[in-house]
Amino acid sequence: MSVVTVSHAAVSYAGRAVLQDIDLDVQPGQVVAILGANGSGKSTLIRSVLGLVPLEAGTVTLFGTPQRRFRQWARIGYVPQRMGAGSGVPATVGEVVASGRLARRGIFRPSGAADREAVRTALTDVGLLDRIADPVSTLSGGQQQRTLIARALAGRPDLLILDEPTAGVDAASQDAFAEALRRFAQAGGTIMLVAHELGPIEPLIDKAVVVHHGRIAYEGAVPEPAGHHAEPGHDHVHPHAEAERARICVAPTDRMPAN
Ligand SMILES: Nc1ncnc2c1ncn2[C@@H]1O[C@H](COP(=O)(O)OP(=O)(O)OP(=O)(O)O)[C@@H](O)[C@H]1O
Repeated sequence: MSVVTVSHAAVSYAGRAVLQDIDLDVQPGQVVAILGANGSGKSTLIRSVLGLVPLEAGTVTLFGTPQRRFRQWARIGYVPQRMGAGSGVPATVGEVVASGRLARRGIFRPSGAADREAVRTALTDVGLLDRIADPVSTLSGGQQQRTLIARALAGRPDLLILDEPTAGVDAASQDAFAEALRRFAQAGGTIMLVAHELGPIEPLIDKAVVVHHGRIAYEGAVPEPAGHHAEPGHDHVHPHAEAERARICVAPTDRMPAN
């Protein structure tokens, strides 16, 4: 059974078509990267999967259940784009991560040993256990982003959805993040993530989907950015031939404005 199925989906904002005729299938245990230029519709695609923006046409199915009837939201961990964990919130790292347990335990039940254990495990996974008692505002941007990822992991989701999780994140945080995702995937977790630059997570990606002007322009192995061809181990499989035909930009150093 697919974890996510999107079929002929369309989304418009104020009458302007942003996504058209999107088909996407995510299998259990897959790590799927959604790539594409700024404004191509990547965030809108994952927000529509989560039911955060309404579909104008088509359907989304989650864990075999049509989205409108789906209630098991605790099975999905979501890390939104550029959400400052420390933006005016004087919470500690541990508190922010513990808030990721709410959907699992219900608001009215006090947190127990299992919750504390999940929080500590998630913080260990992202390499921030030593900061558990620190205010989030004292962390770097990359560490704040890792805190949000730990928050999603603490809910022990089956599906993790991340919107540009490493945008503007320092190298150490990118490595810690890649390691956390690797562990999550190894344990059978399914991942959908939007990215401009894959960096250290590239080896984890099972399928890349490139969105171009609101449509899926390419689906397959991660397209090689220009310049990597001469690297040792390069296997000379070049899915970017199709990408180039579609006149899209997939090279991380070559971001292209919308339209
Ligand atoms: N809430 C909204 N209301 C109106 N238009 C929106 C809204 N959100 C996004 N858009 C527009 O929809 C288009 C797709 O946006 P989206 O954020 O999905 O793209 P993206 O590929 O994720 O871009 P980026 O890489 O910059 O995050 C853009 O033209 C954007 O301006």
